[in-house]
Amino acid sequence: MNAPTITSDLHVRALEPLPSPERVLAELPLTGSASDVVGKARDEIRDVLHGRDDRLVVVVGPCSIHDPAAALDYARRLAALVPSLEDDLVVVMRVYFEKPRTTVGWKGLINDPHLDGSHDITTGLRLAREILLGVLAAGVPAANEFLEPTSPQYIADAVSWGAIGARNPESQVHRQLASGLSMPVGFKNATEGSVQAAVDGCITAASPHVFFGIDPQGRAAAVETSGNPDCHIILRGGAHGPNYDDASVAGANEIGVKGGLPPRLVVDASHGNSGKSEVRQAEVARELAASIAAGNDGIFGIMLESFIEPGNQAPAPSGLVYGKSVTDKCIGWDETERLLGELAVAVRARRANS
Ligand SMILES: O=C[C@H](O)[C@H](O)COP(=O)(O)O
Ligand SMILES: C=C(OP(=O)(O)O)C(=O)O
Repeated sequence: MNAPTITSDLHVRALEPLPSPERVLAELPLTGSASDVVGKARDEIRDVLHGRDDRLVVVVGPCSIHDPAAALDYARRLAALVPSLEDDLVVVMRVYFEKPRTTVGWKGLINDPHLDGSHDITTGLRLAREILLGVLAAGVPAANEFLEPTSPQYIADAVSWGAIGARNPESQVHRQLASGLSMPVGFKNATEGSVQAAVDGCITAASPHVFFGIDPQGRAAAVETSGNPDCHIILRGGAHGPNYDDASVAGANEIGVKGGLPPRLVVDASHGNSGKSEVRQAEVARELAASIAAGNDGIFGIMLESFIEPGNQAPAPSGLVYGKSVTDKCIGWDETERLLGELAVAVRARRANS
């Protein structure tokens, strides 16, 4: 008799159990003061999104986190700067642990915390949570892109603003995920440029859903959500060029309003809006500041990719330049400080003009 044909796991090499979310949260709990930082920023971002607060949300920080010391150094620099800006800006740090790749590449600190291809996800999850708690202890709220459908169970309680990246606004998995997240979530326009994909993502995420997930014990679970009322568009440019100009912002808001979204959005000065050049990114940020100063109230937030050193370097397990991005090119700290000051001035001008 022939052996039965093997039909499963033909391309699976291993299944490594992970600690449950409940266990990781118990080891690294969110303290009362940290949850206050998370909650206050969520409320402020909601108020700006819905037009109840005339400040500008600025999501600023590294393209990706790879070094805990540099991430906390950056958070402390922001913490020192924020008191002089908070009348005009709601500053949230990019604390991004999961990188969606165009094809293949380093997938971020959760997936490969040692940057050596060992994919020690158990360590990555704990390290990511430790870094988030450190950022919150500095008094700085955190932003994150949600990429893996189950990883939010380990970190989302510590995040004040979430993004669904340009490779995923049409993904049902990510739309469902956003429908259950507790913070405002931005959907990026698709890499090829479609704003409708982001608007459809927001509409879908605002509805209730039932889908596959895990519970706090890590068991497979049917997750039932009530829908997220705080989703919005992020313009990041695309294959056909940038989309941060006034006409593109107005056009995107028109599509959003038809879909029931508030008439304001976030503009990402990086990615397709800067051709991934940190020099161009600063120029884009300054053009956006000029538009805001001239009264553009269709922009409620700006995203900047910024780290301590400008530029980027290839990811590696050792020998890295401290404070320099291992993914996209970032604006350096000195330029970031100048830009945040200029954005605050622009908000004051918009306020004075309104
Ligand atoms: O923000 C990061 C990158 O733009 C994104 O992860 C895609 O990067 P890649 O095109 O280098 O893979
Ligand atoms: C991956 C990112 O951007 P995008 O989805 O726009 O490429 C990012 O913001 O880190």
